[in-house]
Parts: sequence; structure tokens; C-alpha cells
Amino acid sequence: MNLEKLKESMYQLIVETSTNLPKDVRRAIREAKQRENEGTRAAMSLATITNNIQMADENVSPICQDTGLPTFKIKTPVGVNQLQIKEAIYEAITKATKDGKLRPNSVDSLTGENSGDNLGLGTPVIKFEQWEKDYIEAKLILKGGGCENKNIQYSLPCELDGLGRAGRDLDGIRKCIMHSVYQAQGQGCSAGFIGVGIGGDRSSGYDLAKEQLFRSADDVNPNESLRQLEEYVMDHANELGIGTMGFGGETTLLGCKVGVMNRIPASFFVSVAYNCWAFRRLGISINPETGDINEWQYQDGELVSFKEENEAEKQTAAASESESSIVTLEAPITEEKIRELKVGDVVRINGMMYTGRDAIHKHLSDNDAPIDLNGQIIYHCGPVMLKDDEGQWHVKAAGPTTSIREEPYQGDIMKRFGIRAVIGKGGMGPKTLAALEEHGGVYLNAIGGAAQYYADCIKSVEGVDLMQFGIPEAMWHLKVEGFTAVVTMDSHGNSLHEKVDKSSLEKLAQFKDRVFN
Ligand SMILES: O=C(O)C[C@H](O)C(=O)O
Ligand code: SF4
Repeated sequence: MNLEKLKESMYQLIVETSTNLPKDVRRAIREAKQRENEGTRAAMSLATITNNIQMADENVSPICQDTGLPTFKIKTPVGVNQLQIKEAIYEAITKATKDGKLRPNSVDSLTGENSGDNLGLGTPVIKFEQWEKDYIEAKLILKGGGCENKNIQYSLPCELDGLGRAGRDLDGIRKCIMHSVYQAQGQGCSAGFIGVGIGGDRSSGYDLAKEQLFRSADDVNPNESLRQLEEYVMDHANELGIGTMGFGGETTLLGCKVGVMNRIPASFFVSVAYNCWAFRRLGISINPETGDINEWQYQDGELVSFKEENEAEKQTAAASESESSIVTLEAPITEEKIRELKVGDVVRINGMMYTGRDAIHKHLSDNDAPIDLNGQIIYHCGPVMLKDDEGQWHVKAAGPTTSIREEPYQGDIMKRFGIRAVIGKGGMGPKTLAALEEHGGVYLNAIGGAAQYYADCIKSVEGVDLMQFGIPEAMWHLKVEGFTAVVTMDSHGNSLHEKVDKSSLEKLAQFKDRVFN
């Protein structure tokens, strides 16, 4: 085997997966976009998403800053050396990280130290299988953390919010799947794709669920009962009205694939793997002698480019946008200005913002801040950064992270340091909402996964603190221009997230009657 060539093929697989969304996924997103009504928040969010997909493709940069836990599934003909393939993958991963195509994402679970090159205990995940064919197949999925956190496993029978009892039969399974979409809300960057595994044990059930994510988005399940189940879920999950990013809207789910395996008598698991719209998975077949790529998977059909519609949308947006409907914010922001903002307002931010996510929030809860945060804006974001030869940092991808993880800390930190606005995605809970009201603060929702779109708004990196937490977790000082987000929680006790959660739960309850016998 030509090892250099093999390494190059693996590198190409990684770069393409991170930067170029597969055609089947693009088709599903295009259809979703066509279903939304013009001018709604959902339509605007989807326009940002398609713009971002196009930018990532053209810049050959990550679609989303969270390039996930790289997971490879490799099938080899008998006699092929799997250790060499592993070595090629490790080298390709290291290079892709150095080149800013992957974010350094491998973190020591005990010390919190980031390995810096995506290699470490258990990362990346590589699974081998042998097969009778004469070529190597390599598939890769880059599934980010926000949607991974929304995976859910049900043990039947169980009681479900809105749906009542889910029993040990097809109808109980149906209820679990509907519930899984509801519980994800916008936090996993809806509209999403779900892979469902019925049966197995706790680990093989999840494996089966994740295996379904490798099916083509437009295939048809050969098992008749599962085909009906998939169709039912696709027809009805969108009636929940959660919509893109949980803003409400026509499309909540872009795909549902269900697989089944046997179980042992006492266990009945339904495992659901939730994948965000940034559904990055590709596959290649490799010539075992030369190491060359023979073919790409998931790329059948015509080119799905969003270029033209993006241009058209930009022009209509520019023509219809009365500047008065958009509030400009520039830090330091006063309490008075914040109190004028209401849920639904669109804000455009110029000037400084500071990133802060999990490690920073924990740190700030019992330490002083490295800078004066009075009147400032915190951005829940773990960017992909590269340093040039002169030592200057550049942002390669910088979308928001799921904010709810900071719920235990956020309110106290805002009050203690005088922070006036936080930007993130997926919304926050009652503790933060109360603090926003008391202190005079807002929560701004940015579009999850739109990492190129936001990176483009960042004009310079003015500094960095707390680098000991690693690149994604450090506090980056960013100077932005025209960074657009929506107020989804204001200082008057209003939360769009609370509202959508409540209304989608009411809609979920409409699906409690038996459908499958
Ligand atoms: O880690 C991140 O940057 C984002 C994460 O994928 C998330 O959805 O919260
Ligand atoms: S930020 Fe959103 S799009 Fe990116 S990996 Fe997380 S869930 Fe997916």
C-alpha cells in the first residue's frame, strides 16, 4: 500500500467532510427553506444557514466551528493492514487540525487539558470491519457536541411528557421518537436529522442509532413497519412547530432513519442520535494498492449550490431593511439601552465582544475577570483559530455554542461583572431569565453552526486571556462589525424559548393516541 497516498486520501476525506456539506443534506435543507414563509425568523435563519454552507465550501473552511468527535468506519478486504490505516488517519487528523480544518477538540476528561491535535485517549474513534469486497471503504462523521448532548435513550415502558405511557411495542417506539424531537428543542441546532436504534443494549442501541446517520437522507427503509414509522415521524414532527434554531417554523426535522436489532427479554431500548443541520458525513472508496480515492459517497445527483438564491436574498434584504427595525449595539452598553430591547428585536453589534464558554464560566464563578467586563458582551463561542508567522491570530470559524450549559453560572456572573448581553444559541433557563430582569440584561440568539458567516463579521482578534484552557475555551477579544443576532430573552421576563417549549409540548400531546397496532 502507498502510505503517503493513503494519508492524503484520508486528509481529503476530513477536509471535504468538514467544509462541504453532502448533496443529500443540501437537498433536505433546500426543501425546508422552500417550505418557510418569506420574512419569518425561520426563513431568515435558513438563509443564513445556506449562505454559511456556501461560504464554507468556497473558503474550504469548517461549516461549523465544532468539528466534533471524528468517527471513522472502515471496511477492509481480507489481508489489508488495519494498523497502517490507523496511522494514516492519525497523521491526516493532525495535519487537518494544524491547517484549521478541524478544531482541536480532544480534551483530557480529568485535567481539562486540550491535546491540541485531536489525538488522545479514545480520539478519534476508528471502527474496523472486514468485508468480501476488493476495495477499502472509509466513512467519516463529524458530529458536534451540542447535538450529541441531545441524544436520548428510552427504556420501555416509560412515561413521557405530553404523550403518557410508551409501551413495549411499535406505538411505544413512535412516542419515544416524537418525544426525542420535542426534548431537543433548538439546542441541537434544529432542523435536525435523527438516527434511531430499536433494541440492543445501552451501547449497541446507540451504535445502531448512529449507524442510521450513515444512510442516505433520501433512501427508503426496506422494512415495511420501519418505513411507515419513518414516514409518520417525518410527517408529524414538523407539526411541533419548533423550527430552525427553536425560533418556531414549519421545519423541525430534516430526516428520520430507524434501524432494529434483537434485544434480551428484560431490556427494551429506543436510542436516538440527534444530528444538527450541519450534518457532516461523507464516505470514500479507496484502492488498497495505490491508496487513491476511487469514489465519493452521498454525492449523487446534481450540484446543489445556494449561490444564486443567496445573492437574490441579500439584495431583497438590503432593499427591504429599514435601518430603524434593527438596533445597533456597541459595548459598553448601558442598562437603559438594554431595557429598551424586546424579544424579537434584531440587533447588529459593532465593536468588542469576548468569548466565554464552559471553562470561563466556571472560572469566573470563583475568580476575578482578566479584563473589565462592565457593560460588555459575552459570546458563547469556541472558535477555530490559527496563528500566522507574525504571531497574529486569525478566526477560521466562530459560530455560537449551546448556552444552556452555562445556566448554573450565567445570572450570577452577569450581575457580578456588570455584563449586559450574552450571545449564544438554544436559549437559557429560568435562573438566567430572572437575572436578566433583575440586572438589566439580554440574551441574543445567533444561528448555530453558521461559523463562516460569523467569522466574516469578526474584523480582528485584539487579544486573548486564559489560554491555559485551550483554544476553544480561552477568552478571545474579538472586534466585530455587523454581527447580527435576535433578542430571544429580554429584561422584562420574556423568553421565546419558554414560549416555544410550552407550545410544542401542547402540540406533542396531540400525538398521544395509538397509531400503530
Ligand atoms: O462546541 C461548540 O462549538 C458548539 C457545540 O457543538 C454546540 O452545539 O454547543
Ligand atoms: S454548534 Fe450546532 S451546528 Fe455546530 S456542531 Fe453544535 S449542534 Fe452542530
